Amino acid sequence: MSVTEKREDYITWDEYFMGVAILSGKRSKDPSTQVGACIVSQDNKILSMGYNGFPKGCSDDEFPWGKEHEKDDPYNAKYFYSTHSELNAILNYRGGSLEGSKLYVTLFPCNECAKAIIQSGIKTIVYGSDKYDGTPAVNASKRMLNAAGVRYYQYQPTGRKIEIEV
Ligand SMILES: Nc1nc(=O)n([C@H]2C[C@H](O)[C@@H](COP(=O)(O)O)O2)cc1CO
Ligand SMILES: [Zn+2]
Repeated sequence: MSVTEKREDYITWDEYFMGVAILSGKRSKDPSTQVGACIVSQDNKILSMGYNGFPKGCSDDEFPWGKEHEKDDPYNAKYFYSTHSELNAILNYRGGSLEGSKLYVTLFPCNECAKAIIQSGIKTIVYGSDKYDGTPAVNASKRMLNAAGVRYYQYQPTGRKIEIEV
């Protein structure tokens, strides 16, 4: 029997792009928080992706993955060294302008990433978790994003399970 009707259970744009962000985060070596990001053009083309990790040349095996407060030694914690997924996605883009684009990210952007998001011309953020809501970094981030007119809203999970065998 030939099938002539269009498939109806295809994934939505939001599921697709948030799914790509989640998949990208799976490359992260961070033992506690893995974050992924995907930047999309106004006509739904993926422009860039990123996840949190150390910059090129800074070995994942030599630089520390711990948290500052565990050792009370900031040089031996990840925070000075890890590049956030959103910044990596912005920096990974070599194609020109990100003006008017949309960012899908699994965790709400911090104040430092908010600056890069605003300056690169990203106009919309779709985020997953907001687990650091209320912290100074997120408060400052929201203040800047609001002032700059960057729209943000939380992704609403659909509950669809997507299994991929690799
Ligand atoms: N929006 C974000 N994007 C990110 O890529 N990160 C990264 C930086 C660290 O590698 C990790 C946070 O570590 P932790 O404090 O939850 O153990 O996630 C963190 C945030 C939060 O602002
Ligand atoms: Zn950040």
